[in-house]
Amino acid sequence: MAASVGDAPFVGLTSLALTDFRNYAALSIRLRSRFVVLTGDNGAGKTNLMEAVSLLTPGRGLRRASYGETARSGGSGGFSVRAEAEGALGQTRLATFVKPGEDGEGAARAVRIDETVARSADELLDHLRVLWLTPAMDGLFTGPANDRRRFLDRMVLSIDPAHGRRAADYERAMRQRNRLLGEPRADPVWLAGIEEQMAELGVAIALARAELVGLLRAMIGEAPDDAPFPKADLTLDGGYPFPFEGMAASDLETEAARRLAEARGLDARAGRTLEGPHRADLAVFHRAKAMPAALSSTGEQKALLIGLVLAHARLTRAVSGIAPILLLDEIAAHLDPGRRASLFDIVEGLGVQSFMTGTDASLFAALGPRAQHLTVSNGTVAA
Ligand SMILES: Nc1ncnc2c1ncn2[C@@H]1O[C@H](COP(=O)(O)OP(=O)(O)OP(=O)(O)O)[C@@H](O)[C@H]1O
Repeated sequence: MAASVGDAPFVGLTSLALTDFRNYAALSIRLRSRFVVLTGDNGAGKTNLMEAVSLLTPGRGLRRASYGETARSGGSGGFSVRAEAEGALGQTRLATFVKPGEDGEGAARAVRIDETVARSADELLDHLRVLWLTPAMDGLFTGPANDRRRFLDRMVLSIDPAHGRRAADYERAMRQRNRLLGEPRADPVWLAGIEEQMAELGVAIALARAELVGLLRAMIGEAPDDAPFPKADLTLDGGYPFPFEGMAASDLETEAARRLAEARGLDARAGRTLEGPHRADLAVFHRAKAMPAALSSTGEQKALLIGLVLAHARLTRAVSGIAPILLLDEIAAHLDPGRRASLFDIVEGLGVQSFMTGTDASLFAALGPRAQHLTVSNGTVAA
């Protein structure tokens, strides 16, 4: 499994151990393939296992669940996820856990890398990048902008690990400004300081998103036109209402800060900040049909999303040099046999480790001996 694929060395998990995680009291499995196929009945624990892998990257994982929900009911109240990996910096042991009683609102999970406490979960990105596609994302194109923004920011994070911190700091500054604007005699000097910070972070966020969208469009453009998944076109909407083209970042920050100062009255009345990158949206189109993704058929939307995630995986590998781990939950069941076989071949070509789920092992027959098959049943896993 250590062989290099093209210019990016193989990155993947070689073992996974869980305690008190969802319906797993204790689990320890060895992973020995690029394709890890999880099959089992509804409710067996397939998505739970993927969710555990998704916590080996910053954020709240693929369900965005609270730690209280994640800890096994009837268990200790805490949980742990441990993995051995061939990471981007070599073999490594990764662990993340929440101790009993530490699952309150705003609590951070602990992260250890090679038994050393990490300052933040961002350090996991030095070793792994984990991307996912789950049925909960099916409504991405028709649902709230919030979800698309989060999707966009996760895509940025995998090529620019500083993005998570940037976004969190911006949110914190914005909450502070909103609170201050609600006070009768807010100190204008204090406000100006916060607005300067918001402008600096906000412009950096907008530029990082624009860069990701540009790179992704180029990556999608390079794929052959007969690719089995339709090509998406992407644009960024909303956010700052002034042009970024040809402007120096310092000028953009000055303009963003000026507009925030000007909007204080308006924002105070609205009780929120009305303009900025927290209002941006990712517009997705079906390229060949020149149609917004939201107006495409359900099947077309699913295929577009798969194409987008695969292009993003390719981009992540190209930009970061780290082949990302792909979590594909219940994807195979939605594809006809031809497209399914194409998906497997594309994923193999990406040189990544992938985890795939389905209720029926026959869905993965085309993988043949390329896959490690694991049967999941009621919180246990058998080879
Ligand atoms: N905190 C928890 N403690 C114990 N069990 C839990 C917890 N959270 C979820 N579960 C159980 O985990 C099961 C769901 O597991 P999961 O979503 O992984 O199923 P799945 O195998 O992906 O099923 P499907 O094929 O339906 O998607 C449910 O039976 C649920 O009750």
